[in-house]
Amino acid sequence: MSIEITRLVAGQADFDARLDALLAWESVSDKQVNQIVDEVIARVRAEGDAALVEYTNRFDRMRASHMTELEMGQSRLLAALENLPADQRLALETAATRIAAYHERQKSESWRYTEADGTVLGQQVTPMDRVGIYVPGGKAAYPSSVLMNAIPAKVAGVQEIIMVVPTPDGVVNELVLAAAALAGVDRVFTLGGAQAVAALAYGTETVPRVDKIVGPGNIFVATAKRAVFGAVGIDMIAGPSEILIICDGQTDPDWIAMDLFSQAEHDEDAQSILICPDADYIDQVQASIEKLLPTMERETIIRTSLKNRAILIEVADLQAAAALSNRIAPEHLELSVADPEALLPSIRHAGAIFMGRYTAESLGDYCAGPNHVLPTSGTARFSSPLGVYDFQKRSSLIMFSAEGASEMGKVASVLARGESLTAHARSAEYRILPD
Ligand SMILES: NC(=O)c1ccc[n+]([C@@H]2O[C@H](COP(=O)([O-])OP(=O)(O)OC[C@H]3O[C@@H](n4cnc5c(N)ncnc54)[C@H](O)[C@@H]3O)[C@@H](O)[C@H]2O)c1
Ligand SMILES: N[C@H](CO)Cc1c[nH]c[nH+]1
Ligand SMILES: [Zn+2]
Repeated sequence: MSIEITRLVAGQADFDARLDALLAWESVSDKQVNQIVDEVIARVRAEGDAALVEYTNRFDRMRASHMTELEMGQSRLLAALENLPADQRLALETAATRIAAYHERQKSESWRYTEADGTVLGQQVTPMDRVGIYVPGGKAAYPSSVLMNAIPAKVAGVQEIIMVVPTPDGVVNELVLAAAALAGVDRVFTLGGAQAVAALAYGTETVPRVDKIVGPGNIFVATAKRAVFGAVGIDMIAGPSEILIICDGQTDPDWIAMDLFSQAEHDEDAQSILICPDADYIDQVQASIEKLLPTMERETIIRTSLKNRAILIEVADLQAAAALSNRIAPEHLELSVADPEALLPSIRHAGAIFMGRYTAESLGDYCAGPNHVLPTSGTARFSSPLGVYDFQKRSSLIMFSAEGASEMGKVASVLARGESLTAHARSAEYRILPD
């Protein structure tokens, strides 16, 4: 069965309008989704565990009668780790070691300096006390996302990590539980969607309230995170996966087709884009897609994603490709070109940049080391990969010497009186030393 994928030529009359239409993640502003999410959050806030059990039974087709059935204890997690086949355990440990090594480098340290009069200024960096990690589980299981969320939190020194992961139809993924044990997650609840986000944000009789919720998810998760922001911190809105490949037309077209599939297979809403200056090469990739698609286990999801959201774009040259990529600000950007270093300075907005023909995006999803929780839907214009910095916060440090307080007291007094804030002024003036 052939597949129709949108093909555009940059600069053609309707190019901008068609591109914008395909980039829009329509359901983000879907009224119905917002209504469902608002109702779920309100009920979880008001009714706690009872609402959690009811929604989990409804949306994940479970048959729980009490929250105790929706928690996986430490012994269950450890058993999953101990019973893993050797190759899976080794792969999980290798990935965890590499992710930890990468994230160790992101750790910020407290700093301070001393002025001539002895006044000390600085910043104290502290980890969050308790965080919630959302691990998606609707259409696929994501042990890799357990590691990507939990390890940076551990590196930051977070005291308690609460994980939520849906188990639709009660199907539990052993690798997910094993990854939680390996990464040192403290509690695991088999909850998903907006109800899981609401429970973490407000707390229930059983689920502890957290300080920040991180992790990717579908439209219900993304909408719920947006809604609870303020009551709790969030990392970003990480929605359906995306890949944008800039290719010079010299990579094996089968490799490029499979790289496009690799993100399309996550979700019908996922987006795969190829930008290339060579029209004949785009034809070859289209032919590879037709050839390889029937061999894919998740053919139906890939087909829908490619049909609805993929774009093959012809541009004048690689510089035009980079400019277009910056406009899209993709989650993952592959530079499948002979000299990726030469193109890199032109790239301004992307969650992660995969350089060179050998660097398949999927290596980044599992074991390269950098985080795979990345900004999607153009938000790479203003946000960054999940990292240790998401779990650390900073407090300013100020310690005046008597001399410093006297000098700055004079400055503060003038400014405070300019604002007509007399208590501020007098408080500062008390510390001014007599001449
Ligand atoms: N950006 C990243 O770093 C990253 C990483 C991994 C996965 N992802 C993306 O995360 C997403 C995961 O989505 P998923 O669906 O597989 O899992 P998910 O866990 O995000 O969503 C499943 C939950 O959605 C809720 N839900 C589903 N249908 C509902 C309905 N009609 N009404 C109310 N609630 C409903 C259910 O509670 C269910 O538990 C995919 O889009 C994938 O591409 C992103
Ligand atoms: N590509 C996803 C982020 O968009 C992460 C992932 C996990 N497993 C496979 N892929
Ligand atoms: Zn992936």
